[in-house]
This record gives sequence, C-alpha cells and structure tokens, in this order.
Amino acid sequence: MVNAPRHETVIRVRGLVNRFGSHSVHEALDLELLRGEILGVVGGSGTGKSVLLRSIVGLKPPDEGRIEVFGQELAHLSSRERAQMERRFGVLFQQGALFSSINLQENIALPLIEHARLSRADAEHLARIKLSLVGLPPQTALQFPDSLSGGMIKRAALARAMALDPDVLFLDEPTAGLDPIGAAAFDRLLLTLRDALGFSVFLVTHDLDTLYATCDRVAVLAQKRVLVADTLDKVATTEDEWIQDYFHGPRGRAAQQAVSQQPRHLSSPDQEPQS
Ligand SMILES: Nc1ncnc2c1ncn2[C@@H]1O[C@H](COP(=O)(O)OP(=O)(O)OP(=O)(O)O)[C@@H](O)[C@H]1O
Repeated sequence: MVNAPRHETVIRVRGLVNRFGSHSVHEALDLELLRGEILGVVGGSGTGKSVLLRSIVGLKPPDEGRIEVFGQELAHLSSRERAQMERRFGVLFQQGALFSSINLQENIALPLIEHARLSRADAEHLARIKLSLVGLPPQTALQFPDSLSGGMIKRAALARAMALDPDVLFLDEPTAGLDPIGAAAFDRLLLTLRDALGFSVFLVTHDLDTLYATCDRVAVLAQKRVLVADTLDKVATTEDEWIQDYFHGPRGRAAQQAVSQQPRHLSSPDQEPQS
C-alpha cells in the first residue's frame, strides 16, 4: 500500500444527535475517519448510515453534537469557509449522480467549471483524464449516461466525485445494483485509486465482499450510535447479535473465504466487461 493510514484524524464526530420530529436516529454518536483509510460503515437498514454521511458533508445539520473536519468544526465555518471545505469532499450518492441530459465529459466538467472556475475546454480536458483514471475508454466521454452499463455509470459517478481531487470520498452503496464481477472490479478500482492518490474514504455499504476486499476499518451502526469501529477481525468477534449474524452468517463466511483466496491490493484496476 503506497499511502497507508497514518492514524491522523481527518473527521471527528462527537456526541452527534440527529432527529426527524420525534424519531431519533442518532444519540451521542462518536466516530473518527483516519487519513488515508477506507472506513466501511455498516448497519441494519434504517440505522442512519446515509443520515450520518449527510450530516458530515453538511447536508443535514445535526440537532446536537460536534463534527470536526480537518480540525475545524463545521458549525463554526462561514459560508465561504464551508464552500472551501466542501471542495475537499467528493460524494457519490446512492441514487446515481449523473445528469442524464448531458454526456459524461460534461457531467464531470460541471463541478470543475462551477467550483474551480476552469474554462469549459480545460474542464473537459480534465474530465477526460478523470474518466481514464476510473478505467473508462476515451469514447465514453461523449456518451450519455443512459447508454452505459450500471458498472460504467458507477465508474463515471466516481470520476465525478473525484473531479476536484478530494481529500475525502464519501460513497453511499457504490456497488449496489452491480453483479458480483462488476462489484469486485469497482472494489479493486477504489483500492488502486486510494493507494495512488491517498484520499480517505467513508464507505456506506451492505456488501460484505466490498468490506473484506477494501476496508481498513469498519464502523457498525446500531442502537443509534457507533457500536464498534475497528479492524474487520476485531469487529467480527464483537459480541452483538446483529454483528454475529452479519459476519458469521452464510454470506459473511463466503465473503471471508473469497478474500482469503486472493491478494488484497492489486496494482491496476481490472476492467469489467463493458456491456
Ligand atoms: N429527510 C428525512 N425525513 C424524515 N426521516 C428521515 C429522513 N431521512 C432519513 N430519515 C429516517 O432516518 C432513518 C435512517 O435513514 P438512513 O437512510 O440514514 O438509513 P440507512 O442506515 O442508510 O438505511 P439503508 O441501509 O436502508 O439505506 C430512517 O428511519 C429514515 O426513515
């Protein structure tokens, strides 16, 4: 691994409380994201993984608690400082992130024009570089999202999340809807890019294969907080019914077995079939 985690905290969440009316989602939630790590965030449906992601990126102001990013507390930033902070984030949301009416090159150029104030020509040139970084061939630059496979769309959405060279990538279920081969190719791509570029990753996922293949640490959300955040080995031995069912049920055992049979870090992202 070129950029091993250096145990420096880039995001620190303390005492987070999130509520929707009388429905409480998080109570006194604590979490850290370390520099250069891929942190998997798992938990049963509705435990608040996406709400946590949205709070950290500033889309859902918490009801209580502190969120510090690169040592600065989000709530204390001016709107200008917040905009600068947001440029250090790349977000890939669960429900595809591309505009269907413009081609891939234009989709990826958009944040570069809006936030980095590049000329259209420069932004589109950089967009083509980002597309090649995620393993998409040059001709896809002019294609529209509707004409691409699910795996290609995920790669293009990743290219867009990486448009501004973020320090932290937030990925919400990036392999959802992909077949196992496409999902494994995405996992390898993510690892390769993290190793090459050194960003930190907050990865919400239900995909056990992805956890085993990519994550340095895993945080489990349950009982409205982070029940445990540690290496997979340690998390998997935590005494909790949901954790035991999740990691030691048939799918957990299969994922563990699959990863023990292959090298974890590969030097280049394999391309999935581009149907
Ligand atoms: N805008 C909202 N208004 C009201 N309730 C919301 C809103 N957004 C989320 N919630 C509620 O917050 C809870 C947590 O939702 P969230 O989407 O974070 O769960 P999740 O852990 O990501 O679930 P899943 O794994 O199914 O995607 C759910 O009960 C959801 O209904």
